[in-house]
Amino acid sequence: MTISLENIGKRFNYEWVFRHLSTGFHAGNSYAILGPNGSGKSTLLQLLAGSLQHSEGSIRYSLGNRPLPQEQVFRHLALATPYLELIEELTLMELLRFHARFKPFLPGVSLPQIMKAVQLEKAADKQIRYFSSGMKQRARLAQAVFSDVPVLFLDEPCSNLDAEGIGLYGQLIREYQRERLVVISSNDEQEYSLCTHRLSISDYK
Ligand SMILES: Nc1ncnc2c1ncn2[C@@H]1O[C@H](COP(=O)(O)OP(=O)(O)OP(=O)(O)O)[C@@H](O)[C@H]1O
Repeated sequence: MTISLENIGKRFNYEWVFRHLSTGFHAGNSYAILGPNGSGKSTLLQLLAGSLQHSEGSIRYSLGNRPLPQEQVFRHLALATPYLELIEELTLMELLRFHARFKPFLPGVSLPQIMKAVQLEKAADKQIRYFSSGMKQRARLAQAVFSDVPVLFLDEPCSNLDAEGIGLYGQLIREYQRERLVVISSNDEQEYSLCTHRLSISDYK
């Protein structure tokens, strides 16, 4: 997947969050979107994901050298953010099964393996409503990283994670980045140190 931004700007009401942003995001690379609180990192990630409309400029997507309509983009990406709601009534096992009906997991990877990768195997039959905030974030990361998609968007991926969780996150990214396009919105070095490219949103004010 390649995402090309040309002179992109986003405003809410009369306030511009960023303007004149032209850049490209290419498969096989990892990009960190950096900036202080409120600078527009999550907003840019949502624009890239096609879940928010830009105010000016153009965004083009292509997959395997073919143009991809914006309304199709969600099929090819997985997103993990601390504000992504999980279905609280489901157990972790049920949640992963439910997710896999819409977005299959990587071939050859079983649900127990996915849970083990984030050390949640003992919580397989626990309802999400009884998960701690760090356990929920581990579940979100596992759900995204193991989805069989070429694009991975992570917004503040280490939110609520303890040191062990941060270590597991690093391992997951190293192991499963592969040929994917990975974009991480963050202001925490631990989250984005693995990224090969950095984009500072403050440069586009
Ligand atoms: N739906 C919205 N309506 C109006 N303003 C919004 C909306 N969403 C975001 N904003 C504003 O856009 C700006 C950028 O917000 P955004 O959440 O993208 O920042 P961020 O860099 O991700 O911040 P943080 O590091 O705190 O997560 C902020 O001023 C915010 O108030």
